[in-house]
Amino acid sequence: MLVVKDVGKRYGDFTALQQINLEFNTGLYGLLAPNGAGKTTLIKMLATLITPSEGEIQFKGKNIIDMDEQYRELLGFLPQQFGYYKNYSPKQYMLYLAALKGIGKKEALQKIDELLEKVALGDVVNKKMKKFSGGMIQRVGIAQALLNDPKILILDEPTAGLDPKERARFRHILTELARDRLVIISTHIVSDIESIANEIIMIKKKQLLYKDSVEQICATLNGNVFETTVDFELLEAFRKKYVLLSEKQEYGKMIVRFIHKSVPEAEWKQVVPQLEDVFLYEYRDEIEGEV
Ligand SMILES: Nc1ncnc2c1ncn2[C@@H]1O[C@H](COP(=O)(O)OP(=O)(O)OP(=O)(O)O)[C@@H](O)[C@H]1O
Repeated sequence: MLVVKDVGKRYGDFTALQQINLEFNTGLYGLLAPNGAGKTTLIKMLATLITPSEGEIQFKGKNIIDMDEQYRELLGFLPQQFGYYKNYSPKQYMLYLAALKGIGKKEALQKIDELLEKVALGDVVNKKMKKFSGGMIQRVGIAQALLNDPKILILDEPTAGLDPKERARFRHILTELARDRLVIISTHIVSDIESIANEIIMIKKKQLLYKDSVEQICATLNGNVFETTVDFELLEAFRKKYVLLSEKQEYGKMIVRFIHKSVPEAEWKQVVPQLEDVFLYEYRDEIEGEV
């Protein structure tokens, strides 16, 4: 449906992305990378907010830039920060946006009720948004992106700042939405997409690292992820020797999870790799200090 062909993006002398090739169909795609990797750049190109410096993006064989309005009619977009009016209720705000999009009032009212219900805001349609939590605002953001019943829905870091309960609600809404459309969501939080994405896209060093199912991506570390117990005194040395994925304290000892790519020690326990392991391993240089 949507194809990214040899796409690169430069800002002046700085190359943000290069040689990106992707193909999207109906379903949910998670764009996963640490901050600064180029997720927003790719998302903005998919939303035609910026143009590729090289290559092109096609929808059913046509360049989306040339399709112009025709493409935007297919597109719903939630930017990283979206502007809304605090003193408006979601209904007032959506009516305003619907008018901008040229949707008639009668049709808009019906659509707005339906969409706000869909994102579980049916009880607060007439309440001012200044009282809303971050999660509620983001759900208004999704509802506004759905006003034109888009075939392609793109969400840039929609879960930033949300609590775990809101994240779970978000996952549920996205799964529903991806049943009959293409949904692309960018995030640097593995758990946002691990259980719901049909495919995960990872970008590293400005290029595509993986575009595959969670299972296939995890399989890249099969046989290389271990857990063992380490004495506190030996922990620093262990950290230097291996790529540590996590550390947790239990009964006065440290249980460490780490990567090792040759013959393991007998006492180590081999574990099944998770997407978080791949993320921490692949981006170990980028996210050092953040983990
Ligand atoms: N308009 C711009 N001019 C110059 N450099 C830019 C511009 N926009 C982005 N960049 C640079 O391009 C790189 C990728 O940025 P981008 O915003 O796409 O990353 P990201 O993965 O979305 O991160 P974040 O989640 O922080 O937005 C960064 O190094 C950024 O500084």
